[in-house]
Amino acid sequence: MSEEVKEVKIETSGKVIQSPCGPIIHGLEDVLVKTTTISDIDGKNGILWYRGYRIDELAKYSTFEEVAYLILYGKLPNRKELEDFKALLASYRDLPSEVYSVVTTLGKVKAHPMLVLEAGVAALGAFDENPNDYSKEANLRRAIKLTSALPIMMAAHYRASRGLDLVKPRKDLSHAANFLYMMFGKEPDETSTKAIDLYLVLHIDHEVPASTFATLVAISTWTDLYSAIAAGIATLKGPLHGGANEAAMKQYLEIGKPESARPYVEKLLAEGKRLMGVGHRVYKAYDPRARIYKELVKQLSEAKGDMTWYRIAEEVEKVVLEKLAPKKLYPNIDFWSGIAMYLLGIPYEYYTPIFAMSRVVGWSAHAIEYLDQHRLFRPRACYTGPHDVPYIPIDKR
Ligand SMILES: CC(=O)SCCNC(=O)CCNC(=O)[C@H](O)C(C)(C)COP(=O)(O)OP(=O)(O)OC[C@H]1O[C@@H](n2cnc3c(N)ncnc32)[C@H](O)[C@@H]1OP(=O)(O)O
Ligand SMILES: O=C([O-])CC(=O)C(=O)O
Repeated sequence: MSEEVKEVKIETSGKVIQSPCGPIIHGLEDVLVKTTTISDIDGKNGILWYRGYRIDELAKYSTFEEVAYLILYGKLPNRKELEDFKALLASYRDLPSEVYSVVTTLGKVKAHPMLVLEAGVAALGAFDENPNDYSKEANLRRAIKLTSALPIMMAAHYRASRGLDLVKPRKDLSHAANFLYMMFGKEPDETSTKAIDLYLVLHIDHEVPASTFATLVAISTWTDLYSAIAAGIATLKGPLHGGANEAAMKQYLEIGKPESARPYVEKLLAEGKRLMGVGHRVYKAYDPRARIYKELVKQLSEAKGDMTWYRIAEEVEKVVLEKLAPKKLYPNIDFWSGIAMYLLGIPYEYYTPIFAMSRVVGWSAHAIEYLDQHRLFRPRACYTGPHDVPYIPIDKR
């Protein structure tokens, strides 16, 4: 970033709270924190680009591995570059036994897998061969290592929590297929692999949501990449962010049948509650990822011979378009994504970890990019309490 520091008046279209110290831009809405060439969102028209490519085209023609390369290196790979990248990812398909121990032990106490992922990433950081190397090359290597490690951690946790033997990763399978293989112990069919692969492509980056910002805040202190990614995972877990995919599926399970969708949603809205998988800070139109994934969910439901969840979501969507779209609230990616995971037989507590398995690429790319334009994040708060309160010794209080 330019060394020249100019005094500027910041204007925002976001919500502003007047405080005694001045205006507070509530939830940092529309506040710019960095420049980026990784992804861009047109929230008004519902368009998303990765490195300038429309998400629609990447979703149609590219695999997770290709898009991960694009996000990390800034260009689409040629065949040789892609093969080398796939081989590199596969070469990292292993975990130190101590990290396996952390995730499988936590599997036995039934911890939420997102907590396990935080612990697993921190544990993996303890095994970094060269922790004092903060170069871009070292961080790229860590990003690729983490991308390979997260699915192994989650599959190991899933199996340990159910008393099943671990299934070691295979190097000859794609990233998506290897994940399903490690989860269920058999090679997945093409339809199931495609469902995971597309999910990973659509979640890989999204400019600066809360989790990416948490990663940036962490890396701005010059902490290590593992710690910064753990901060991203911790932040993604919440139901207002990545945790909404799990929450949305729980809603559909509660609704149970398509005819119950409308009364359920109308009651929920009448009570002033939020419908999970709906609304977005940036999109004031239909989330383009949701539009793409909705189609996959329909096809997968047909292939699996179970249309119930698609039909329930379709009924919920009708009410959303009728009652919430006038407030610019539309289905987001989490509205549809859980249904595909459900149809694949994945328990709902793993939906957000699968989101993290993809977003680890975007978090890493943003952290690496930010280190080039670095400045410590340190905002201020407006103190509204008293000052110089007379101190009372403990036995006089
Ligand atoms: C991958 C992702 O992270 S995508 C987001 C996933 N999260 C969800 O699906 C959770 C449900 N959605 C929400 O809670 C919100 O839409 C958020 C958190 C995603 C974005 O919210 P914000 O930009 O902060 O909007 P804010 O909270 O100011 O809400 C604006 C108005 O819309 C309403 N609103 C927002 N989302 C919803 C919703 N899902 N259902 C009902 N009403 C909603 C709010 O109640 C508020 O109404 P009001 O102005 O009458 O008080
Ligand atoms: O952009 C956001 O605020 C949330 C989101 O959709 C994402 O992280 O994919």
